[in-house]
Formats: sequence, structure tokens, C-alpha cells
Amino acid sequence: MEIRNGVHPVDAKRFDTARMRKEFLIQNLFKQDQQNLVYSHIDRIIVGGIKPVNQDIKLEAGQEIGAEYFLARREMGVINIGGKGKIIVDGEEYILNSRDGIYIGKGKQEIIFSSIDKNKPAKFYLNSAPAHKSYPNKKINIKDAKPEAAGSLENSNKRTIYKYLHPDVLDTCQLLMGMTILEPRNVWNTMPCHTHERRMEVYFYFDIESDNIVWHLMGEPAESRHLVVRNEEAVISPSYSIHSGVGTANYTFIWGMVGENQTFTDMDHVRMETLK
Ligand SMILES: O=C[C@H](O)[C@@H](O)CC(=O)C(=O)O
Ligand SMILES: [Zn+2]
Repeated sequence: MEIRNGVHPVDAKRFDTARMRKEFLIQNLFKQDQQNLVYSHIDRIIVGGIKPVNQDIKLEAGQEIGAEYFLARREMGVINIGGKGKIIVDGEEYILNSRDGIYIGKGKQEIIFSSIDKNKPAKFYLNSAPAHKSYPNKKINIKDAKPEAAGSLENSNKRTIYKYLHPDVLDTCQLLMGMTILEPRNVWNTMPCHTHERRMEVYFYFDIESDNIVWHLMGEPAESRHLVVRNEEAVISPSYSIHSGVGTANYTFIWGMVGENQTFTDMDHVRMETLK
């Protein structure tokens, strides 16, 4: 498991492109037949990709977690962005089509990921956070997720925010997770932007076709920086950082949040004139 430390905003001001990418960008998430996890010391979120092709993948804890099994003291959300897949949780089978998600609660011991068709492998994107109470597993189809229409054509940011792991959909200890889909010819996300001092967030961008890119904007509002993000890459966003982006074409992203509360609207909105 790769470990990432937190970054102080005063230090982050001095980072060059390479250092920005080293600290905040997560690349190569999906490695064939491997579990691939990044552990951030920011709220101890784990971000991962699992792409089973020729074999099933059983989720292993690793010494970084210091527990007998991965979810001994954690909870997890998974959204499949690839072909049809299957997750077996302590013997119970869940079939996940593309865009289906699942919440798996603390205490579940054996979690096995597989693809139904190895020519169209599943790609399981996961977020996990510390948890101290066990809530039931639940599969979430995009139709079960709580949708919120956002943006406008005039601002090139017409999109729908689908809340998968959200108090209106199911109970979790702290993890919130969802997927935002931009409409064709709309390229901006989360602008006007916000921070949320009480939660950190991770954005995972996908559906970026061919050689298009997303310019992900981050940093303190008056000290903004960018990361050039390619398909299936994620960005760690500390609480002090804005998280917004503009693509050279439309794209989709999954956001995950952990921290102090689960109030989606608890955002510190940034006025446009504050941005620098
Ligand atoms: O705190 C909330 C998160 O930043 C996202 O849900 C925002 C988002 O998906 C969007 O505006 O498109
Ligand atoms: Zn946010």
C-alpha cells in the first residue's frame, strides 16, 4: 500500500508541478489482477482500484492497517466503472453492473472481487475510512442514488450529482460517496467552487475519451494550482483546498468524502472574486 502524508497549505504554495503530482495525484489505479491501494494520512482515507481479469481478487489488509482483515475497523464504498463484476462479501454475492455501487460495513471479513467476462473486466473503484460501528451492506444502483441537478448550459457545467453513499440513501459511519455526470458539451465541475473545513475529499475522473484531459484546480482559493489529470486518475483534496475542474471534453467523476460530518451542504462557498 502506498502511503501519502498530509500537506500543510503553507508548504503546498511552494510545490512545483512534479511535487504537486507526487503528493496529490493518484495514477495507474487499475492494475490487472492486483489490489492497488493508496493510504492517505488525511482522515486516513484509502483510495483503490481493483481490476480482476484472469483471477478473483481477495481484499487483503496489509500491515499498514494493523488489523487482521481490511474492514476490521473500517467501512468501504465501491463503484464499478468497468464491465459486469461480482463481489462476494462473507459468502453473499452481489452483481455489479457498470455504475453500480455497494456499501460494505465494518466487520465483514472476506471480500472477493471478480469479473463476469474477462474480455470486459470490471473496474472496482473504492474508498474506505475508519469506522467504529457496523452498518448493513447495501448495493446501490444509480436509480437508488439521490440525484441533484446542477449547473447550466450558459456556464458549460450542466451535470447531475448522484449521491450513492449519503444519509438519505443508507447509513454509514462517515464515508460519503457519489458520482457526477456531465452532459455532452459541458466541461466544468464544481464552479463556483467551495472548500469544506470539516471534510476532505477525493475526486476520481473517468470517461475521459482519447487524449482529452481535465485541468483539476486545487489549493487555497487565493493560491490556486492545477493538475493535469488523465483518464482514471484521482486527486486527493485536503480540507483547505478547492476542488474543481475543466475538461477539454465532458467526463464523469466519483467523489468521496470523510471527516467531521455527513452534511453534504456544509460547504464553505468561495466567492468568485476571492479566487486567485
Ligand atoms: O462536496 C461536494 C463535492 O465537491 C461534489 O459533490 C461536487 C460535485 O460533484 C459537483 O459540483 O459536480
Ligand atoms: Zn466538495
